[in-house]
Amino acid sequence: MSNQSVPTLYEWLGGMDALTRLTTRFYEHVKMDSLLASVFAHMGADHPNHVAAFLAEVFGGPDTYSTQHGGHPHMIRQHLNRHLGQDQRRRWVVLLLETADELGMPDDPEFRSALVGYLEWGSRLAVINSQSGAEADEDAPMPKWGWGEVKGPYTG
Ligand code: HEM
Repeated sequence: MSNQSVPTLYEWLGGMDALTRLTTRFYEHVKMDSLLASVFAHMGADHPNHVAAFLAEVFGGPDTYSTQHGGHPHMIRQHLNRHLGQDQRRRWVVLLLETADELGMPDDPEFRSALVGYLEWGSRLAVINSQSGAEADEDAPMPKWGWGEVKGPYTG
């Protein structure tokens, strides 16, 4: 736990082991999914671990994705020119939430509200960044997500 009484989302969901279990099982489902299998046909064996590291950092855990995997610019680059659609995005989010249920991750309203909020936000950015003409900002900071609410409209 952090020094404050409110845990980070990372701490609340069970830390690195829980996140790795989540992404490992999630991408097993993805590989079997009619809308997503082709999108992820060429993902490497380490993909679930990389996404777990990314989510860990976003949710207040260790900064391994920034220090060892290229940080947010690298993540954005992985989505460039993939032309993801809203149907694929929706399925991605639903499958991840179903996997969280399957694995018995915390399901209190506060945590799930924060999780859904992040997944909606992040997946919509992934779709935006996957369209023709999108570029990776080499200074893009890592997103940080907590228990709170968004503070205003999309500004790019
Ligand atoms: C919150 C939402 C999302 C997060 C946090 C996320 C995270 C990531 C990360 C961290 C990578 C790079 C992994 C690495 O460093 O090797 C990646 C790659 C990728 N993502 Fe996402 N992503 C999100 C949404 C989506 C969605 C909605 C789709 C498609 C429906 C998608 C499709 C892909 C694909 C195809 C790759 C490349 C896989 C490969 O290596 O072949 N992502 N994503």
